Parts: sequence; C-alpha cells; structure tokens
Amino acid sequence: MTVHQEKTPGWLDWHPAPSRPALTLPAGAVDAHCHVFGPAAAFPYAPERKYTPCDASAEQLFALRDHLGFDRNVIVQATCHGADNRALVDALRRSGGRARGVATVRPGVSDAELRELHEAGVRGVRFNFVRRLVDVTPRADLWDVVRRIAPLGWHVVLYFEAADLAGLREFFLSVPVPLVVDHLGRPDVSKDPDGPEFAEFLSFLRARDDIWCKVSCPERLSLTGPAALDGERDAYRDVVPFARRVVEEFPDRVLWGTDWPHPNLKDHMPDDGLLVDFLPHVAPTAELRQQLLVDNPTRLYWPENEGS
Ligand SMILES: O=C(O)c1cc(C(=O)O)oc(=O)c1
Repeated sequence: MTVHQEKTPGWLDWHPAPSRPALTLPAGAVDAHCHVFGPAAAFPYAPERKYTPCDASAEQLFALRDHLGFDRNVIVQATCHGADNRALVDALRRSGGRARGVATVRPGVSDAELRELHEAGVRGVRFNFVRRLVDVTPRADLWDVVRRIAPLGWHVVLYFEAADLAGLREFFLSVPVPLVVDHLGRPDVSKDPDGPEFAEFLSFLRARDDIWCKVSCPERLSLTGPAALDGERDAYRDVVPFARRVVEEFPDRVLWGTDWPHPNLKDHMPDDGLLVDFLPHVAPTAELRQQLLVDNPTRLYWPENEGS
C-alpha cells in the first residue's frame, strides 16, 4: 500500500548536518526527550493528528545520538501518531536496550498491549493539554489510564502551557504516580522569572518530591534568540534564567532532551550540536550536568543500571 501523507504547509525538516558539539557529554548521557515520525510508509500518521511531519526514523535518531555523543534515548510518542504506538515500539526494539519510551494509551488499552509496551521499554504515558496538538481528553479517561498504568510502576508525562497550570494543578497533584513536566512547563519568557507566573510553576514543582521537569526546548520558548545556528554558542538567552532556576533548585529531578526532530517549529530549525552547546548555560557545572544528563534519567528510566 502506498501511503501519501503531505507535510503540513511550512513544515521545517530536521537539520540535515548538525555540528559536533564542543561540549563533551559525560559517559552514559541520555537524550531524555526525542521522537520518531513514521516513516509513514511503514507507520502511517494517525487520522486524528493536528499536523503531518516529515519522516524521522529510528535509524536517523540513533545516528544523531551517536553524532552528538549521547549513549541512550527516551523516545516520547508524538501526537501525530495518536495512540498508535507501533513506530515507538519498533524504535525501542531496534535500539538494543538503549532506548526507553513514553507512550500514549486510551482507557480501553488491553493488559496484553500494556505488557507488550512494557517489554519493549515503555515506562510512562503522556497526557497532553496543549490545544493546538490534541482534542481535550475527558478527565475520567485520564483517570482510567492512571489506574491501568500505576501497577506497572510507570509515570505520567505532562505537556501543558504555563497559563493553564492554575486550572490543572489540583488534578496533577492528585495523580498517584510520579509526574514529568515537558519543556519547562512552557513559560512565557517575556515575563519576569521572579514574577508570579513562574513562581506558580516553581511552587508546583515544590508540592511533591516526585515531580520531574525537562529543562528542554529553549528553541521553542525563546522570543529573542539568537538561534542555535551558524556557530552560535550563546543562544536563546531569554530562556536561560528560567531553566537555570529549575536546575539549581531541583538538581536531582531535572531531565534534558533535544526534542529532535523538533515538531512544529515555525521560525528556524536549530543545529542540534549547538543545542547541546547550550547546556552549560543552564547547568553550569560538570556536577550539575552529570545529574541532568546521566544520574537523573538513569534513575527514572533505567533504575536497574543505577550506580553501575
Ligand atoms: O510543541 C510541540 O509542537 C510539540 C509537539 C509534540 C508532539 O506532537 O508530540 O511533542 C513535543 O514535545 C512538542
């Protein structure tokens, strides 16, 4: 069967030739947020998707992993695949144990499917509240999913916009498994990092000691740049105070990922090598980077390897 799925107009493809980072990553570094897209010929995009991306295969992801100096990946189910986790599972199986996954499941998921996902390396589900990406999921459905995944020891990854946190906070705090916040809770970085909106986010992170935060996606959050392109090693300066605040207060529950292949960027496609070179701005010491890139993701996704 030929599958022809036209890319969303204006779609930016992933960078074809990222630089090699100047920063040498610590041994065992994990890219803890990245995706695979299709390839559509093998794994068609979901009918309910809000965008149609370019393909970004497991092989291409693993080539980037090696080029940048990462050891492992956490692959997060992208919304363009809905709750069809076949591309994710295929990538996890091809990784030879070097990737773990975060899936999207619906309440009707069978025990056999959950077991298969777990065996492939899935350790969490993603709940998405970003309206341009998904239709609203009823709370009752989310609860059903929580009840199904809790016995597996999985966590819930949350993607939401900062402005929506107030309305979601109580629900999040009632979810009885660890929580992982995507992309710094998407702050409006034109606001004061010492102002009330970011204070609300920090207070959410303080509310429980099993809430983790990805300090990822400066390229998505930045309003002033400069972009991580053309050798720029001092990119996205407006994001730095926000990300650094979280890394310094919660050094043992922050994670970082490239977000490759960077869905839905409108302005520019970053050079992934330069994105890695952004890391010392948010985690300025080798000790903080060891926690951010190795110790924390290992504890969450490969607890059996911890300390080895
Ligand atoms: O901001 C986004 O557009 C975005 C989309 C997705 C997805 O479609 O799953 O994942 C992300 O991490 C970020």
